[in-house]
Amino acid sequence: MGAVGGEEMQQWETAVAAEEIDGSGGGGKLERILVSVRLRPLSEKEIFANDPAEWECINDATIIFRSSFPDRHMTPIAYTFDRVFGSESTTEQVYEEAAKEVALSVVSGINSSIFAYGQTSSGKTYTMTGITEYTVADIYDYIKRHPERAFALKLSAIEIYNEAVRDLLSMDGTPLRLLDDPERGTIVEKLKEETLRDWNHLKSLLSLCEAQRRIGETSLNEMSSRSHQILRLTIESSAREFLGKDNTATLSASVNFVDLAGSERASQALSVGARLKEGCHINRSLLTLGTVIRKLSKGRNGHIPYRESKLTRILQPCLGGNARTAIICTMCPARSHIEQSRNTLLFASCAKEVVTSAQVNVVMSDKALVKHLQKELARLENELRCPVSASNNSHIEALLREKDARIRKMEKEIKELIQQRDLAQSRLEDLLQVVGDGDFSRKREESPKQASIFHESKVHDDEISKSEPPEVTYNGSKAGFVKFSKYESKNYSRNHHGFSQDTENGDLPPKLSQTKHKSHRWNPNHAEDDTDKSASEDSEELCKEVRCIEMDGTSQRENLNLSLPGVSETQQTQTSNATRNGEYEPKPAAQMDSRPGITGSTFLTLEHHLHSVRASHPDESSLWSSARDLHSSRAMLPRRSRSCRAAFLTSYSPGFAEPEQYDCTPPPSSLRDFPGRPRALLNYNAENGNFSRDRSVMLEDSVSESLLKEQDDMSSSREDITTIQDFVSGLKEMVQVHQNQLVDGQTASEVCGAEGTRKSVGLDTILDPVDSPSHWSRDFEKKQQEIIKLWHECNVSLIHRTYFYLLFKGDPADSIYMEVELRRLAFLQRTFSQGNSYRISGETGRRVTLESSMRTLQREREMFCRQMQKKLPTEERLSLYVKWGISLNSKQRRVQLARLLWTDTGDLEHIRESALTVAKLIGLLESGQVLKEMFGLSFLPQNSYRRSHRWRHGIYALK
Ligand SMILES: Nc1ncnc2c1ncn2[C@@H]1O[C@H](COP(=O)(O)OP(=O)(O)OP(=O)(O)O)[C@@H](O)[C@H]1O
Repeated sequence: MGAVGGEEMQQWETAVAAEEIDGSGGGGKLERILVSVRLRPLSEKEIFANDPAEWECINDATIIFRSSFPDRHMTPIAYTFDRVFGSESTTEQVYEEAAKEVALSVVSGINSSIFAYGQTSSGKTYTMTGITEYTVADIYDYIKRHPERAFALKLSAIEIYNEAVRDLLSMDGTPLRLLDDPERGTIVEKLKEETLRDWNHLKSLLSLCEAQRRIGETSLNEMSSRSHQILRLTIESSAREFLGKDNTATLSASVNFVDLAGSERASQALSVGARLKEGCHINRSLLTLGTVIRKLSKGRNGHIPYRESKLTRILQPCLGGNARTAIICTMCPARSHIEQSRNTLLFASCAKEVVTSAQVNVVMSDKALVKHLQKELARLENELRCPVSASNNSHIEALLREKDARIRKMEKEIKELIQQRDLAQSRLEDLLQVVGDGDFSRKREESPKQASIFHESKVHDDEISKSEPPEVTYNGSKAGFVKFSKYESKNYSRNHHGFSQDTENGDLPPKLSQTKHKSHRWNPNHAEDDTDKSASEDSEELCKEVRCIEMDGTSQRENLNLSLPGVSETQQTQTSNATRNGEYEPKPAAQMDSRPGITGSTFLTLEHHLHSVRASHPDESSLWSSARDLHSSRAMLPRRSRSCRAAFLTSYSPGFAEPEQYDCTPPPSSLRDFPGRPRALLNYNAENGNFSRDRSVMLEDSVSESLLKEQDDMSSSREDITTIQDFVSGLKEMVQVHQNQLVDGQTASEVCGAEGTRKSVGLDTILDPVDSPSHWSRDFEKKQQEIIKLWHECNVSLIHRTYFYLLFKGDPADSIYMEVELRRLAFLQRTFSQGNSYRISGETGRRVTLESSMRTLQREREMFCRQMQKKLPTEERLSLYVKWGISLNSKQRRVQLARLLWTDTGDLEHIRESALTVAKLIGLLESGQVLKEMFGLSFLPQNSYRRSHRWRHGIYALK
């Protein structure tokens, strides 16, 4: 060591110059953390328990896992570090080869730290105690060998126990605060720092620390250190010849001896009570340490969470900062500790990638500092006077190129990190969802007494659940379109955002307007909160819906009528009028007759319509027997399997009841009482001429219940098949009835209504598919597109759309199904476009409007959203996000995805993907391809050819 103010100053100036040139930060020397692993011998306990050693150091740098279990595989099997020490090695050896060089940097003014990391009882304290002693001995030896320098040694010691910092050199156990010093970084307030008098003084202080440190007994270590201990030895040295002079410079650096608490899991140490609490804190700070090390190992890009624990805050300079660092990872070789040993090795592997930048720390006197600054000024002035030389220029260019390359690399890393974050976020959402589901199933068990409470708050939950963005653009078609259809957006705007009447009536996309209810406002910045909220609300909402099932249908309906959100008072009044008694309430005749355009004098609910049809066509028992048979056969189905059917029913409810007013004759009841809602069909008692409904019908009217059950039931694909069977058999039934009506000569007033109506639904285009396949193919596409458009406009259930889409793909035999569907949809569209509503048949007589069907659809989407993480693999979801223009950075991506399903009616690829996605979500494709053959739909029935002719002729005859 040279004279202070001479050599130290030179060292420091060189470092500063290097910093200016290479920007290495702090002028320090970049180097990796020195990482070693030490295996301790098996303890007596382990030998006694026949717990063999499974790790072996095969050379100075490699440790391998050598299992005595032949079938046990662990990858990687070999780990390499700067140094590994077998169980026979001594602490002195460990010190010499894994710590000495780093530790003794302190005498040259370079900060250093030695860590011991490992699970409890692996030998951290054993190793660290020895290393501290050897280091101090060597420091004293160094001091002895350098009489020309004056040294001052100071010791401070802290322990971090349960995230509280305590001074181990003070008898006062008060927790100490951490302060941020702009120059020195994090410092411990009021920490005692003892100036060491001699070696003995140091020894006594070390004993004091040892005595003060928290020790407890765990199942693995009778003398387990329950805290992190940091001993800090600070060494200041100056050349004696400059002492007392103005231009002195002092080297000042610290060496930290860090004995971490055990990294084991609480469960493994069989910790309970206070030990468990300690374990939690220990694990938390070690977790942060691990995170910091992991992040640092990938470079210093991005945020390093030093501040998340006191341990990392205090050790910040030692971790990737101005310090040389060595970590000794201690391991128990026993088989019973394999998992922890592996974790230790993973930590060590990360640590060896971390780079620190240690520099010489020189404390200058004012005069020395002035001298240095003057020199620096002269140098800069000189540079300004002389033009930059060519060699300098090329040097700068090279530096710039290097910087550019570094920036590009960092940008790439940032991109990767963002992707990782998104992935993690999406997994977190999934996890939250899983937690939510778990909560849900638990809550299901709760007492039915809570039903009414749950139910009453349900309406408000619905409001919250609709905090959707008003516009989501879809990029899949490149054209970009507004997510909501005219009806959807209109309905949305009316119910949730208080959009102006102009917006409702126009075709313009809805604009987000101020809303009174905060919960309805979509704010991407608050989306995270929303996500959390929705995660926790999901389970609650589901729970509430379970309770709804248990309730009496009538009271349930009445409750719903109390304050249906987004429904006008008039609408609510109408609804409650219609359902108050749970029975059909015919309109006064005068009122019905006064409606314009009603053909005939009857205006009936479904029940009355059916009744009158039966009365006026006593021979047409097919319609009635079909309905009854359908009902009775389905009543025998297992109850759980009604899930999808129920969703289908409710979603389809607009088509199942009688319009309140219309100006053309409705299609026959069979077309409105659409298949898939078997229990909604009526029981007709021939003796008393009354209609009754099974009690289960009431349940079917509950949208939430059906969705809930659906979610529940969808776990079983077999049951889903049952559900689609219901759908198909209902469909067949409807077609059958329809054909019978045509064959048996129902007239225009019964079947199609006015001619204009027929044209609008395309009945005049029915062709014999067998005769002209090419025409049929064109016709099929046209009809398919019309149907898709109408589904969208009528807010038809996505499950229904999916079933239908997957079943009917253009086979000639599909024509009749397509036709019937088109007619039914056209009827629905007409009714809705006239602002009319339906009343569902049966005791509850719920009125269905475009708005309510929209709400139903919305719930269905919510249900899909919940199903996604279970049924849709992450990769598939991510690919859909990308394809459908959902930013991977955005929040609530699943919600957005669910909202986009089936929305771009003009893009057949989007429709196909939507159908496949929904099919997966409802478990339809789990059991393979949906084939019509499975359901007996792929037939041209024996007489269908003939019948289609007759039908066609029948229709033509109407023209
Ligand atoms: N290399 C070794 N050679 C011989 N004995 C050892 C060795 N390492 C540790 N031991 C013994 O193992 C036991 C546990 O060691 P130690 O207390 O150092 O573990 P630890 O990792 O500090 O545990 P904790 O985290 O619970 O404080 C002690 O009895 C110690 O003497």
